[in-house]
Amino acid sequence: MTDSITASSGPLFRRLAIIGPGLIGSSILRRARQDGTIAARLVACDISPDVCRRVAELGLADEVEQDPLRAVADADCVILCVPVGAIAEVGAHVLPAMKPGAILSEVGSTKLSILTALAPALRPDVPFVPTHPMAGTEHSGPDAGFATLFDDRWCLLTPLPETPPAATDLIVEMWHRMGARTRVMDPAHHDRVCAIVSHLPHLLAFTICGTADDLADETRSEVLDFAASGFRDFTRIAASDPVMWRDIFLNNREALLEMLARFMEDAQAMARAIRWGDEEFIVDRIERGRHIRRSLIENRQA
Ligand SMILES: NC(=O)C1=CN([C@@H]2O[C@H](COP(=O)(O)OP(=O)(O)OC[C@H]3O[C@@H](n4cnc5c(N)ncnc54)[C@H](O)[C@@H]3O)[C@@H](O)[C@H]2O)C=CC1
Ligand SMILES: O=C(O)C(=O)Cc1ccc(O)cc1
Repeated sequence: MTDSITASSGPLFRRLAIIGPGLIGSSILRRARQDGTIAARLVACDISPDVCRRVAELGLADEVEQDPLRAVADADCVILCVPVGAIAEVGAHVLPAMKPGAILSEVGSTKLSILTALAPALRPDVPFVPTHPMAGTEHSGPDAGFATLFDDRWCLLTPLPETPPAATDLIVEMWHRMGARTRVMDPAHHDRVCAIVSHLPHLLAFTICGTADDLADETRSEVLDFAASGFRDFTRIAASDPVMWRDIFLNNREALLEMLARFMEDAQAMARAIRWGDEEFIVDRIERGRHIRRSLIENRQA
């Protein structure tokens, strides 16, 4: 943390603008509203008039703006909370309207492709601090957010080599005040980590639900009848937003395909062990799963 950031020095930002106040953006707004030390004034902006209307009805921001250029004009921090496929475009659109010294941030689930697409529009006088809160649900939109979403969750930050450390420190402090723990990492590493812990599990959930859906009608009704088993946990994840996950898969193509290839090799090894009755192999794999679950519980991430 920089010397200038202290708990007693008042709100971190005078004016914080959230572009895309859906699940993540509205959770930031709710927490900032409740906390009071994050921003003195909250501005929300969304491409959807329905979302703008709802954010106003819920009283989540001091100002609700349809025009992104007006929303960012006087902000000292702008956080893009739109789907991954729209982040670079929205960022390039608002950057020229931001005031010098203001911080641009975003919360996308992938990092490398956003950075590549946004790089030509970045300004030396507007520090860019990409972030990724590892917290969420299968729900979307401003009604789905809640103030405690980030409590005890990790928020990963991938600042550029040229990002001033003071700007990264401010965003780190903001996430701490949101209740999160933070870790700074390289964007390529981020994309590989998220491919295995988040993107591949979603791919598997969408696929297994599709496979069940392809079965005969009779079996499908039994799937629904007897879903109080492992299948039910997959269906929660599979209920996630299609646009969001399309964008994540297409923007983390290489890392995701590599993790999928590894997974398929490991699944083949399990199939072989089952075919040949290799009890030791099967038990060892299950033990590893149980160990990972225990570690998550100990780390309060389950
Ligand atoms: N849902 C989750 O669990 C998590 C999502 N993320 C990332 O956060 C971002 C937002 O995700 P959610 O909040 O779940 O999505 P959401 O669908 O709930 O909200 C996105 C909002 O962005 C708005 N939007 C779309 N295009 C826009 C544009 N061009 N200009 C202005 N507004 C626009 C939509 O109207 C919507 O209100 C995504 O990049 C996602 O990858 C990160 C961590 C967790
Ligand atoms: O609902 C779940 O299980 C999630 O995994 C939420 C989630 C979705 C996308 C992210 O980038 C991070 C977290």
